[in-house]
Amino acid sequence: MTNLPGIVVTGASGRMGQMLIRTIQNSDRARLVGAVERKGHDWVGRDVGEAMGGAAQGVIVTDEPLEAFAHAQAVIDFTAPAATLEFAALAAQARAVHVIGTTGMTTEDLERLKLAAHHAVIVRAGNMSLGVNLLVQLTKRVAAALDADYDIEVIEAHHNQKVDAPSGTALMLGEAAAQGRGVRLEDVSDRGRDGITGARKRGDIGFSAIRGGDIIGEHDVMFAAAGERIILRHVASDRSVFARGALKAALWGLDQHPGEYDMVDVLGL
Ligand SMILES: NC(=O)C1=CN([C@@H]2O[C@H](COP(=O)(O)OP(=O)(O)OC[C@H]3O[C@@H](n4cnc5c(N)ncnc54)[C@H](O)[C@@H]3O)[C@@H](O)[C@H]2O)C=CC1
Ligand SMILES: O=C(O)C1=N[C@H](C(=O)O)C[C@H](O)C1
Repeated sequence: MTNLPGIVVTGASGRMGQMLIRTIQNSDRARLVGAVERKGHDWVGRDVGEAMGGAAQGVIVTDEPLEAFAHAQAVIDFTAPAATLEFAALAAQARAVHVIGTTGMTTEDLERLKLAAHHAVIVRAGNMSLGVNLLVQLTKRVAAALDADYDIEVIEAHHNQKVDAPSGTALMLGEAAAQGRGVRLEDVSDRGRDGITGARKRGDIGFSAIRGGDIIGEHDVMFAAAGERIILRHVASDRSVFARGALKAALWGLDQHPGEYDMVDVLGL
C-alpha cells in the first residue's frame, strides 16, 4: 500500500479538489499524501477527511505547498491561474509530476509554464474527460471535411460560480476546429457579440457562454450552413470524469521525461 505513488491535491476544498480526493481514496493505484489550500482558509490545519465531513484520513490540510510536494510523486492542481503558476515552479523543484486542470490562463501564463516544463513533467488540459478529448479529435476531422460555408460556433454552459469564459474546453474545441480548417484561432476567433455587430464574418469561429445554476459542463460545436446543421455535443453529468482523467494523467506522467503534455498524449488518441 505504502509503495503506491503519493499524490498531493491542491485546492482541496474546491468542487474539483474534493472530487479528486474521493477519487484517489477509492483508487488502488495511488494514495493521498497531501492536501493544500490557500493561506487563511479554514480547512488549513484540519484533517482533510474530517473537513470533508467524513472519517479522518491522516492527511492534514496545509498552506505550505513545497513541504507537501516534497513527499509526493505527483501534484493534481485544479485551482486558479496565479496559484497554478506558483505550484508549477514548486512541483518542478520537488521533481513531482504536475497535472494542471486550471483554466483561464493567459498566453503569458502558458509561456511561464513552458519554462517549468524544462525541469518537470506537466500534463495540462482544459478538460480531462475521455469524452471531451474524443470530441476534440472529432471536431478537427469535421472541420477539415467542411468548408467555410459551414459557420462554426462553440457553445458552452457551466454553473454560476465559474469565473472564466470561454471555458478551457471551449477553447480546446475552437483550437481543434481552427486546426482542422488550417487557420490560426487568434485570426478567426469571434467572442462576446453585443450591440450592432454586423453580419457574421465568413470563416470566423464564434464562442458563446451560458452560466447558470449547477450545470457541470456542456459543450456543443455547431457547424451551421444553409439548409442544415451538424452539432457535436458533450455533456458532463458528474465531475468524477475530470478527476478520473486527472489521476490517469498523474500516473502516466510518472514514466515520462520532462516536458509539457496533454490528455491526447495520455489517452493515446
Ligand atoms: N480541466 C478540467 O477537466 C477541469 C477544469 N476545471 C477548472 O479547475 C479550476 C477549479 O475549479 P473548481 O474546483 O470548480 O473551483 P473552486 O473554486 O471550487 O475550487 C478552487 C479551489 O482552489 C483553491 N485555491 C485558490 N488559490 C489557491 C492557492 N493559492 N493555494 C491553494 N489553493 C488555492 C480555492 O480556495 C478553492 O478551494 C477552474 O479553473 C476550472 O475551470 C474544473 C473542472 C474540470
Ligand atoms: O469550471 C468548471 O466547472 C469546468 N471547467 C473546465 C472548462 O473550463 O472547460 C472543464 C469543465 O467544463 C468544467
